[in-house]
Amino acid sequence: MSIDSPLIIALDYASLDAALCMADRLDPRHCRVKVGKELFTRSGPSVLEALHGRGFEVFLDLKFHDIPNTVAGAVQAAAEQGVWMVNLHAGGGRRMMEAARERLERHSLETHLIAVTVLTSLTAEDLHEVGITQTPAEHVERLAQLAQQSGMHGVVCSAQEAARLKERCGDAFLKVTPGIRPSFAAADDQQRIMTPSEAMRAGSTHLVIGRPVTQAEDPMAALAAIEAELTTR
Ligand SMILES: O=c1ccn([C@@H]2O[C@H](COP(=O)(O)O)[C@@H](O)[C@H]2O)c(=O)[nH]1
Repeated sequence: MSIDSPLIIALDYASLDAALCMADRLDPRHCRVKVGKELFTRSGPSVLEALHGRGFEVFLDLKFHDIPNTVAGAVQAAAEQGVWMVNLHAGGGRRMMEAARERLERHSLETHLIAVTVLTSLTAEDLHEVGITQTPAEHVERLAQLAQQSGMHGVVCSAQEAARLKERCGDAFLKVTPGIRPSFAAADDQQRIMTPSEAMRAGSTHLVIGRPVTQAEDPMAALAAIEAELTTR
């Protein structure tokens, strides 16, 4: 199945039942879903089977970061479970990213493999505290270029960096952007944010949206408002 929509709904729930309750209100022809650390740690691979069984393409967002052999094995395990996309931290370095990419190629696995650059919850001050003196935009660009050279299909970045990465890395390089906040939603713990339509104009290829939909009083109305914003942009 090929899906036109850039939307990826983050199923950040504490139980399989809660996640599937939300998934059952979504249409796999109109969005993809993301399984992150909390849900996967609680439910394990059964959540992937359940979502695949409902026809969803799944982004497994476990942000692997370890020695090359360990990450390559984890990426292979994810891909063998049929996920559409999996990720690792670009900060794990070139050899780690290359090992993961080579492992997928060796087993003819076609899962998209992308690298997290700088988390959308981080500011320049946060980076400074961990010894990074570049701005978030500069550090994202550096890590995105390393990710591209290491054979990644794209990166996770904020939409604020998407335009620059489109110039530097091209259109085909995926820019998967969390930190998406429609005008009606609170920022929560996100720092580098953009609205859905601004993000698409800036060059995001995929928009990751969680709480603005999943915690909304009427999740389906929130999703419909986002879809309407995207079709009229
Ligand atoms: O830099 C990153 C990388 C991943 N995420 C994940 O995306 C969603 C965002 O959820 P919201 O509720 O829309 O804030 C969440 O699952 C994060 O783990 C991110 O936000 N930033």
